[in-house]
Amino acid sequence: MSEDGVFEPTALDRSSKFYVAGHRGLVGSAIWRNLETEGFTNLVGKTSSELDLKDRDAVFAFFAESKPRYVVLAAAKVGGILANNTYPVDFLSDNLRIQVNVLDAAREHGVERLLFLGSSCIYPKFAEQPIREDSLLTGHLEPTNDAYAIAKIAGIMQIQAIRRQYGLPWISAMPTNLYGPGDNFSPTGSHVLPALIRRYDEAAKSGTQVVTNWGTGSPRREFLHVDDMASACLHLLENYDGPSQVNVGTGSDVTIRELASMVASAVGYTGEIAWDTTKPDGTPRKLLDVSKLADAGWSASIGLEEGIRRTVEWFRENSLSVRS
Ligand SMILES: NC(=O)C1=CN([C@@H]2O[C@H](COP(=O)(O)OP(=O)(O)OC[C@H]3O[C@@H](n4cnc5c(N)ncnc54)[C@H](OP(=O)(O)O)[C@@H]3O)[C@@H](O)[C@H]2O)C=CC1
Ligand SMILES: C[C@H]1O[C@H](OP(=O)(O)OP(=O)(O)OC[C@H]2O[C@@H](n3cnc4c(=O)[nH]c(N)nc43)[C@H](O)[C@@H]2O)[C@@H](O)[C@@H](O)C1=O
Repeated sequence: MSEDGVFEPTALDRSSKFYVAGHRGLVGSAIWRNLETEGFTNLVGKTSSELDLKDRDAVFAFFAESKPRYVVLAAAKVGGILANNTYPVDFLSDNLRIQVNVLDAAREHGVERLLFLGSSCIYPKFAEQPIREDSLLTGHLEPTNDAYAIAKIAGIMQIQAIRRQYGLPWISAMPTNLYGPGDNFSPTGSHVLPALIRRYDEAAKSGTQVVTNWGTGSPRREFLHVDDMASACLHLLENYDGPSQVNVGTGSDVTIRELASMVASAVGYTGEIAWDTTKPDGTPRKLLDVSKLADAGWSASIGLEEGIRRTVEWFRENSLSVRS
């Protein structure tokens, strides 16, 4: 374990048991695909109906029986701005319980390497941009997702405390907004990019001439394709060991209006785009400083235009089974 992240790159053993918590989700399924491609042969996943991670006894029983050597915690209660703003208790309580149960049980049962996934919403609403990791806890949070953010900050703190108290080389990553195959496309619970794909696809098919998006369209967001995120997770597990969380992003952002036009052209929607300003904009900008990640030797490779194209294609090929 190191204090400054300088770490002798250490390949993970491809035959050791690797538990991907949340393996069916947007991120977890991408991590699973990537680990399979990278030659991992002993992957373990449990659906939330097989193992509710809010159930502490069930989580400890699972770890006692399964004893994974590696863990990525990609299971969480996740949603877009409206879901977070409407159900703050669920986003706080569910995520605190999932995190505390998994991290406690993993420590108790000797997990060697663990990667915890937080979110870019942990940073202050008006943090200097691009946002460096050391701006954490230097200002007020964005109210639409402050409950979720506090849960994630608690997760970062638990990782840092476990490093200090038990000397375990566990790490945290803070992804920017993610998108791609396996996303949640529900009209109200989803994040913006999948919501626009679904909305425009339905409008293009039905000939609707006006679609309405949320907010003013002026906030800026950074979007990382989830296959890039999965690659970054393995890279960090094999190349980074430090107490600081690591931002994971592309280093560039767009306005929601620009995103709306990119998605409309990828879908082939040519009608009007209106904006419902009764819906929240959220934080004006949250572009991540990704220099720590670059120092660890990784950068994103899937551009937003290409990523949107691939996601529209996936959405159309899987429209009968997508989460919506
Ligand atoms: N999507 C994004 O833009 C971003 C996501 N993140 C983080 O990445 C991680 C994954 O998010 P994402 O993949 O988008 O989320 P999804 O909603 O796509 O997937 C969440 C996963 O968590 C599992 N899960 C939820 N609650 C429980 C529970 N009580 N017990 C067991 N499993 C549970 C679900 O399992 P099942 O399918 O079996 O119900 C699902 O597989 C989260 O930590 C999130 O905070 C961070 C920044 C951005
Ligand atoms: C990853 C991150 O995601 C969440 O933060 P967010 O980035 O604000 O989330 P969002 O993707 O839902 O919105 C981005 C922007 O887009 C606008 N917007 C327009 N039209 C739609 C629309 O139809 N749906 C949604 N969801 N947003 C829309 C919306 O008004 C906002 O200005 C956190 O809660 C938390 O989950 C978190 O950490």
